[in-house]
Amino acid sequence: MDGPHAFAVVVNDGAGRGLAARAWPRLEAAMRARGLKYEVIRTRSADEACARVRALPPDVAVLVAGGDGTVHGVLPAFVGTGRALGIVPLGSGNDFAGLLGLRSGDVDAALDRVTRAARAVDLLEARTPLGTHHLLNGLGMGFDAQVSALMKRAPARLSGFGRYFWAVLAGLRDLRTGQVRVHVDGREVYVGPSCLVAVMNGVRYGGGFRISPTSDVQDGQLNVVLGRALTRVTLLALLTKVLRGTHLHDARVVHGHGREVQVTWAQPMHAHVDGELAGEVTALHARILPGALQLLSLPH
Ligand SMILES: Nc1ncnc2c1ncn2[C@@H]1O[C@H](COP(=O)(O)OP(=O)(O)OP(=O)(O)O)[C@@H](O)[C@H]1O
Repeated sequence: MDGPHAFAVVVNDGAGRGLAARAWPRLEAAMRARGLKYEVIRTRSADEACARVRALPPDVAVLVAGGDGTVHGVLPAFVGTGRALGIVPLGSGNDFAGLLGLRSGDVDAALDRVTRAARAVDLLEARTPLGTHHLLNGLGMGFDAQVSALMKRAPARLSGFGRYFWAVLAGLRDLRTGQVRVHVDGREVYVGPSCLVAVMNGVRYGGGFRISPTSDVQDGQLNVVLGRALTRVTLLALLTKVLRGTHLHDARVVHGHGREVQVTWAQPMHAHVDGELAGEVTALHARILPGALQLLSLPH
């Protein structure tokens, strides 16, 4: 099957603390050199990006030039539409890039993938009393979300993984444990104290932590990974295993997979979706939407 014949490029100038804006001339030159037909859409918000994408003719594929937040923000405009999405990673954390085996700033490697036929990947749909979200990579509650919040306060000189690691150390100082009940496909998989629950479609987050090493974005399943009650020291020790993705058989970790998950906390816990903060929640339901996104950027 043929790849797309026309593209629109959504550019978030603010992504990667200006990297997307700086890289745009290079990206544009590379697209011209390849003879790609494109229009550029510079946006100031995710809502604006969604509205502009929805207004495009159905056969126009969209390349998103930005970080994870930019891709996440535009997903609602793609769910179930069949419109192809390609990713040109130009952000700071770039877990989506990691998921795809791309490096932030490498526009040629990203463009090498977008002229072939798109392939269907799964998305997650998460519902909380605060709203509904569509996600490509994953969500977290508890420690994960605290770390996402703290990343905004990390020193400007740090980037990527350094920022995340700084936030991890800062988050450990204020580690909170809550009582949680987790059902996967209607079956109770855990009830008890926990400091973090992650629901993943992709493998890694935080610029390199392999939180869900058995995840596959094309398997029609979501993965749940949670930590029991942990002290700061045991959590830090566990995180060194998470970096390598060797934590799933640790007795302090519970994991499962299925098509839907219900997470209920006894008290409000911070949540993030694809690294974007989603407020404090006590109840969250997530389900997998098999093949809901046509993605151009998978490795061939
Ligand atoms: N289409 C868009 N146009 C402008 N701003 C956007 C758009 N989509 C999202 N944003 C906002 O821009 C912020 C930064 O974008 P993004 O997250 O992509 O960059 P980053 O934080 O550098 O990368 P990463 O999330 O990979 O660390 C988002 O958190 C969001 O608030």
